[in-house]
Amino acid sequence: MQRRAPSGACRALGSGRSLAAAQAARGAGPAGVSGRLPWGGDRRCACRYRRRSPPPGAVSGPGSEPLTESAISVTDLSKRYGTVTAVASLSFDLASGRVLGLLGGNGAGKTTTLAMLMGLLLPSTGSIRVLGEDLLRHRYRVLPWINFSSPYVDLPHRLTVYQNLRVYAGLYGVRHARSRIDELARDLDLTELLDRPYGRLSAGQKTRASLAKALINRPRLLLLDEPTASLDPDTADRLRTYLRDYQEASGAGVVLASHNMLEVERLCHEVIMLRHGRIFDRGAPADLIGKYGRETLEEVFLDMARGRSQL
Ligand SMILES: Nc1ncnc2c1ncn2[C@@H]1O[C@H](COP(=O)(O)OP(=O)(O)OP(=O)(O)O)[C@@H](O)[C@H]1O
Repeated sequence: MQRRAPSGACRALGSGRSLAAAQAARGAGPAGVSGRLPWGGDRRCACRYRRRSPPPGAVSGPGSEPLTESAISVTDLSKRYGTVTAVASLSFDLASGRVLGLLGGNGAGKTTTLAMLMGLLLPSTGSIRVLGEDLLRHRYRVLPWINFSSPYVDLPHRLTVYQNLRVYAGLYGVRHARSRIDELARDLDLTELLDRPYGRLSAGQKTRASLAKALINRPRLLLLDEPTASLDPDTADRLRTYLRDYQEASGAGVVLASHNMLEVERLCHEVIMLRHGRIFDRGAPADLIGKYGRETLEEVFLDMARGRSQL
């Protein structure tokens, strides 16, 4: 899988770096590099997220600083719906600056897991710590650091894209909201759509608007459920590049649920494979491919889904 070489400042924040090196790199160098994104956005957008403490425009004040470099730590997380166990005994740690993929067939528990991590769904058991804070006990301290995009969570249909983004900018306490919205609109090719009601957008346009909402507060933990759903292959590819640049430049932790194995191979440092709500296996994509003697993650996934795995 070919990956675009990150440019300028982003290269200094490459995925294999140590946290110390990343912090040193974030503290030095120009604010961004010039150049246009493939669909016309400004390349500086991704590299502008280099400062993390505090990021410009994000909520400030007591409690807004992360306590650790662990983006999220999940212990023994479970969710039961009546007699259905959607997620069982899920534990993982994700460091800031890393991308974790959640894989699994239909009904494996990916969306339920993400909904709990987003604070939208109360777990039956377990704990979730975001940047060192307990999400369940200190929800309002933690939520400003998080954002998410999910095809299952719609934005208000009657509001225009701009009004939607403005509302979320207000909720997250984003300073200079107008310029932040303009910046995201440029980056995500939404400028022409800002005055259109969200409900009248095409599926792919909604996905891009939802991603703009997900990035409005420059989240330190970004939760993405099928982030390229409904996008044409060209737009999806550009968006993956954009997300990769954002993640590398900001040092955010990202949890991504996707059925697109190429996307997972390209974006994720590690993956958790879920089956019936439980962890079936976990590891770096290349390690899992090697472990199962396969060529691609898709083949590993098919082995798991069809019960052909020898391990
Ligand atoms: N509100 C609910 N009430 C009852 N059961 C639910 C509810 N939401 C999800 N489930 C069940 O929980 C399990 C996990 O569902 P979930 O949506 O998390 O799976 P998923 O991995 O995201 O699937 P998909 O890939 O199809 O989106 C499934 O068995 C599903 O039927």
